[in-house]
Amino acid sequence: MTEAHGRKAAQEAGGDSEAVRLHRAARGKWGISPRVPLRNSRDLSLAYTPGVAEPVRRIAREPEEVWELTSRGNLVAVVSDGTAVLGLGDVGPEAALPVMEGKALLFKRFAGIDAVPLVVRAPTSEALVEIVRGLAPSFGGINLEDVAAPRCFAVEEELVRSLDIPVFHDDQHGTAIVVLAALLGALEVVGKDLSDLRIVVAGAGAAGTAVAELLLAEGAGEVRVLDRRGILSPKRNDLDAYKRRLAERTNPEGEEGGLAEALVGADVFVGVARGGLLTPEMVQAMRSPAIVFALSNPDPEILPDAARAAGAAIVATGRSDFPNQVNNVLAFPGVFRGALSVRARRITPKMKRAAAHAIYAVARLEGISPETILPSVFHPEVVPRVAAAVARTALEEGVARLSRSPEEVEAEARRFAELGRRLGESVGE
Ligand SMILES: NC(=O)C1=CN([C@@H]2O[C@H](COP(=O)(O)OP(=O)(O)OC[C@H]3O[C@@H](n4cnc5c(N)ncnc54)[C@H](OP(=O)(O)O)[C@@H]3O)[C@@H](O)[C@H]2O)C=CC1
Ligand SMILES: CC(=O)C(=O)O
Ligand SMILES: [Mg+2]
Repeated sequence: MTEAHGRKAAQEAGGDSEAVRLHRAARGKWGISPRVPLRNSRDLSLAYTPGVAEPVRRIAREPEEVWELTSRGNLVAVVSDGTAVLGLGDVGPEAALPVMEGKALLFKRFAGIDAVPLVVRAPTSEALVEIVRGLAPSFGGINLEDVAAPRCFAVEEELVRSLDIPVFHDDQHGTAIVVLAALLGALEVVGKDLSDLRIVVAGAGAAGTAVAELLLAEGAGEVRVLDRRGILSPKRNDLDAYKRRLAERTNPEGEEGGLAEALVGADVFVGVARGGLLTPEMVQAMRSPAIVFALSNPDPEILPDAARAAGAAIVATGRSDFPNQVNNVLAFPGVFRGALSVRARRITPKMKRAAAHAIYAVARLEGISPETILPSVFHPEVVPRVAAAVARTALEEGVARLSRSPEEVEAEARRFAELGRRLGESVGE
């Protein structure tokens, strides 16, 4: 039987899951729609030649006009090399495409941002940087997605240095923003203080590194980070430069051990490593009331029922089908909405912290409880409030090209979010 015949037979035998059927029926989740009419040759002469020559000349003379005369100001590239796709590993660019189309869908649905999924074959960090740098003139921002550590750090650093539009590695910063927001909510429930906590982060890759850095910047007491060989420590001689820097920041005394040792007496577990890593015994060894964020996708480090049965007071996952979804989708639409609205040149650490506090503030509107430490991603206040907080901070930090009031940005974000909601809900009608 040929491969194509085998696939068809599997489909006919009902071998496709509901999710695969959705993707197959729609042939992907993303598309392009025009914004000006094209009914006749007059329309064509304005939108295309000869009319288009005038905006071309205008932009050549005054480069800033590109933001007014093209789609660039509301357009984000979602770029992946497919090297760390969810928790599925290095599956390659083609297999990464459903996730990138998904991110593009989320940008549009939640923030009215047009996003283009771009999966690229980039054998080296330098190649990835060159590709993105070459594409940048088309876009108002670059969302890097599912690029593995340590490559992601060098790539992001170089792109931030050389481009004057926001470059944001979602798995690092989007995740860190939402973890901080969720932790603020969880601490309100358990009555602990961030500065008193012992936090264990499993995973020293993109997500784990940024989570640890943002929690430390916010004033977290003690943070330990682990990779597959155990706790990052300056005494280890197998660390790359990024892990070494993190080891020196988090564990200067050189504590050693594996996950079981690290978790004894810990207040918080953040899993951004691999599904199934956390055992009930490890949860039992934590200090009560324990907070467990098992965030790997699609399979969390521990399932919520098992974590609760082992005594965890607050449990969160990255998934949409359990309560307390700690997922970067709560951050990146609003972060980019705010950044694009003031044409920010970059996204600073303060802008990230402001985004986290805005998400936490929305959770408080509804009342925080053990199962609602975060707002739902469908909460209509999330994107406008995050956008306003990001824009306000961009203005304060001097990285905004446009001077607009946070109220104006918030009102605009509300309009964009409503547009996205109507589009998202009317598809297929
Ligand atoms: N909920 C959310 O919003 C998000 C969740 N994630 C999830 O986090 C996970 C990691 O993603 P990302 O950081 O992008 O990936 P990376 O590939 O950049 O990093 C993965 C890290 O996990 C570590 N790791 C793997 N297996 C183990 C293990 N058995 N014990 C301890 N550490 C281990 C790796 O260790 P080593 O360095 O030794 O190889 C590495 O440091 C994925 O499952 C992803 O789905 C990511 C982003 C957002
Ligand atoms: C949510 C996400 O970005 C991830 O799991 O990689
Ligand atoms: Mg990701």
